[in-house]
Amino acid sequence: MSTTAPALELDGVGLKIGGARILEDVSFGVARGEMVGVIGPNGAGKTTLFNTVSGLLRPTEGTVSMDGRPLGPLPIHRRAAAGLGRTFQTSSLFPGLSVVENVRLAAQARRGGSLSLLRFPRRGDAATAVAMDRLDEVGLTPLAGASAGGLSHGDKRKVEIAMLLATDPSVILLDEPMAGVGSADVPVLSAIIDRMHRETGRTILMVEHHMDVVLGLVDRVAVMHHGRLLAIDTPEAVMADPTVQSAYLGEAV
Ligand SMILES: Nc1ncnc2c1ncn2[C@@H]1O[C@H](COP(=O)(O)OP(=O)(O)OP(=O)(O)O)[C@@H](O)[C@H]1O
Repeated sequence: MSTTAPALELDGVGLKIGGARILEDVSFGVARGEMVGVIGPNGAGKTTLFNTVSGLLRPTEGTVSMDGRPLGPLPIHRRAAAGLGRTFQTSSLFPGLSVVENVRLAAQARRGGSLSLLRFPRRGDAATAVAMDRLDEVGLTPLAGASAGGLSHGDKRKVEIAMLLATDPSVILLDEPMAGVGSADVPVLSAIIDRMHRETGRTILMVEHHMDVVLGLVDRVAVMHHGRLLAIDTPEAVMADPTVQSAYLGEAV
């Protein structure tokens, strides 16, 4: 393992499903503390790329590595144990439990425990303290005792982020964090993601359709097109790139 290796690295990643080539020779790294956004026209391969990193799909060529260590065939839960965190889906919240109890379960899982309901609640324990810290980070402290099922969609997404942070991942994968979120909540969630990147120096790979959100948040943008990496550079350089502009021809950029 090299200490200079990127926190997350894709090297020649390809994926064929049946006869169809979905990803081809995708290579890029995300440095420790860097945030990279993945964009591309519809069908470009963003979701598939994300799934090969998270472990949902196994690439048919190439490798995905963390800190220079290839993840190989590690399943999703083993990748999580290795420090690769992805947002929980809204559907993974326990609607009948309070907000803090949901986040506490995630903190407990990180500490080597199971998601056992037998182990909570014990106010004042370490997992609850972690949960309260993470709720503070996403601005949900006032709603800690509220039932998760009654939250707005935007607040549920904040709980998902708090749950992700409670597992203390070294590399964070954000899969369309603004999907389904009302327009009033988009700037709020953007600010939360910005803080979790800039103030705490977390390493983040984010797929997101809201182009303006991506360009405003990330250090670099990876542009996918027809399953290939078309460009990776700063937002300004990527948007000025004629090959990127022509890939988006006919689409609102
Ligand atoms: N299991 C599969 N079998 C065959 N083709 C697939 C499969 N999964 C995805 N594809 C195809 O691969 C291409 C990339 O899909 P993907 O969903 O990764 O793109 P995307 O960039 O996330 O698109 P969108 O912006 O519309 O969400 C598409 O043409 C899609 O139809």
